[in-house]
Amino acid sequence: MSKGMLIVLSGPSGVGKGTVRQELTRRNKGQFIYSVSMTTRQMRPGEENGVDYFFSSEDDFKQAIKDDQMLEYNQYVGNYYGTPRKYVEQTLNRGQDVFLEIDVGGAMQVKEKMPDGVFIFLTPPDLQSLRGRITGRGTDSPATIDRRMDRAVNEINLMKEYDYAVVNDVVSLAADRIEAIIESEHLKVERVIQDYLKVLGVKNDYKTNY
Ligand SMILES: Nc1nc2c(ncn2[C@@H]2O[C@H](COP(=O)(O)OP(=O)(O)O)[C@@H](O)[C@H]2O)c(=O)[nH]1
Ligand SMILES: Nc1ncnc2c1ncn2[C@@H]1O[C@H](COP(=O)(O)OP(=O)(O)O)[C@@H](O)[C@H]1O
Repeated sequence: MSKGMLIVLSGPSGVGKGTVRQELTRRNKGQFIYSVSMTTRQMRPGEENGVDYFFSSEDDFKQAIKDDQMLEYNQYVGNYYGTPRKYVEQTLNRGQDVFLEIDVGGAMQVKEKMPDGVFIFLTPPDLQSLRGRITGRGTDSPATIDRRMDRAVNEINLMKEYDYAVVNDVVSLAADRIEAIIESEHLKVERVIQDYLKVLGVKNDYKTNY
């Protein structure tokens, strides 16, 4: 059985990664499995352990890092966030796609370890909208917003490391683009192409790089 595809959605804080991921999860009919991250941040009202995150203590998180249980991890606003390795590997080995929604630092770590993944950078239509979204959450002081914007500009510079850039202008359109990327990445896989040629009745001498 062929392995599943790893899909990594990343981008600067406040660009709308969580929002677009929720839209994709809402639409998803089992094409991919969302990998639930582990975090040391406080659970927010309405969140559920094991659904939104695995909420853990800092000691437990640090132990998991020591035991090499994290595929990647990063610190964000004083808390740890990371992707448990085992679940990702087992799911890919079962032939199912895995979807990660992580920050840019984490995505660069995954790229080192799993370069075959599909890396998608979610970008704001412009910096003014990004500032508006961060401000709109109402959680940050003006000084913190400036710091987040500086960090975001540095992160946007890493867009060139990704396979695709998707503009998050309208959530449903960003989700459409990501679905199209996933679909076409699947079509790139040689086995699928060969099967498709057979269905079309075209002579099977097509070669791909995969
Ligand atoms: N590196 C890494 N970042 C993550 C992971 N899970 C979530 N994040 C990122 O951590 C940041 C903070 O997430 P969260 O606390 O849910 O807050 P919010 O998305 O800013 O509302 C976001 O940029 C997430 O994309 C993870 O497993 N690894
Ligand atoms: N396409 C969009 N247009 C307008 N606002 C958006 C869009 N996508 C997300 N937002 C808003 O921007 C804010 C940040 O989104 P969020 O998903 O928390 O970002 P991230 O997970 O990247 O930090 C939220 O208030 C969200 O409702």
